Amino acid sequence: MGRYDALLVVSFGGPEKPEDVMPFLENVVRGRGVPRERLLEVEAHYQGFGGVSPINGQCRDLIEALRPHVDLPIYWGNRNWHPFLADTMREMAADGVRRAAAFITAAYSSYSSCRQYLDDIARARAEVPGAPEVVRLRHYFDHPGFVAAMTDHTREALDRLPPELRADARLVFTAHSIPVSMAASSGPSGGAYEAQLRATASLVAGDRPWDLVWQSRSGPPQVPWLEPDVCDHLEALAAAGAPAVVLVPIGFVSDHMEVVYDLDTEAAAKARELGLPMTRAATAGTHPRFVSMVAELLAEPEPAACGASCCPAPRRPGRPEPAGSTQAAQAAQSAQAVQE
Ligand SMILES: CC1=C(CCC(=O)O)c2cc3nc(cc4[nH]c(cc5[nH]c(cc1n2)c(C)c5CCC(=O)O)c(CCC(=O)O)c4C)C(CCC(=O)O)=C3C
Ligand SMILES: [Fe+2]
Repeated sequence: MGRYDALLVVSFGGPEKPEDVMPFLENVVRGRGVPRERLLEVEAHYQGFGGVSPINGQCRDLIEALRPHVDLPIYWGNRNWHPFLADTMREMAADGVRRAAAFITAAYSSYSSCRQYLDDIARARAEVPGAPEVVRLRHYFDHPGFVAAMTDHTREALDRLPPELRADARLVFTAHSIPVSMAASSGPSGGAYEAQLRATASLVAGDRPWDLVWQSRSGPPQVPWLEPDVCDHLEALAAAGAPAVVLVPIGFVSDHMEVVYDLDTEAAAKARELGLPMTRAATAGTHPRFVSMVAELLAEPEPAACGASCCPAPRRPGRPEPAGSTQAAQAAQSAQAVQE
């Protein structure tokens, strides 16, 4: 592992006390046109859990689980809440770290789940003189370690159903909905977000029939997002006579708020109302194969970086394009291509 002198875990971040919830949410939605009513609704979800998101604790648990496998100092920085990436970058610079490998707690390609984290890292580095070089570890959505963890957890969730319902229980994979336009432009040639989710779901499902549906829709109502929503899909399955459902949050790597609220609270209430027996598979979390996967990624040859036109930032209606934004870079690139 001589290539890197540190591992940097990069995550979303979440509040850890009631007063942190609103400032955290403001960070998440800054400039994204999320209606105030939606924000207050989501605030109530967090306050219902004592103002504490599970995600930071889950990052700490993952880091502790990684220590025996990774012979490097491990740092951790978030996009939306403490510890912020820029502060972590400062700490790494002070410790003399020169070249870190970044493990991002998001498995799929899209602006939100890939490019935005790369931009977060770049911005944090730009703020810190002497910041280390950061090499992002490759995408792992179809890595055998991630697939094994999700397959194990899906089996466990099936086993929590009454025995007579297991054979015909439907696997319902879920992922965070994103705007349709963001999904269309995801990855090097578009459509990668959904294609990667389907690839992973199919590996986990094996011979069982399965569906992929969406959860946690945000954004302004006039913007189309990926559908169907998981709760609407449960209604459709109940109407079609499905005997039972196992929800598999394949789109996330830990049981954070989008899982414990949107699935375990909201979708579970919908299933009860429908009389549809349902269990929920755990996310990868600290499953031993998921943890050892990170060590395997560190040992791989250095991955190629994402191309400049991969997962472009969404257009913000009525806002000037910031200089040096992904789109500006893309426009410059295509102008160059035209000249050649
Ligand atoms: C693709 C994707 C992932 C998966 C990849 C990854 O893991 O990164 C993800 C994860 C997460 N999303 C999370 C929380 C939120 N996401 C929001 C809003 C949004 N998510 C989006 C996309 C995604 N989000 C988008 C396009 C928006 C609209 C605003 C914008 O364009 O950015 C909002 C705003 C309020 C609302 O929900 O309306 C919140 C609070 C948490 C933390 C959970 C916790 O605290 O435990 C996590 C891990
Ligand atoms: Fe989100």
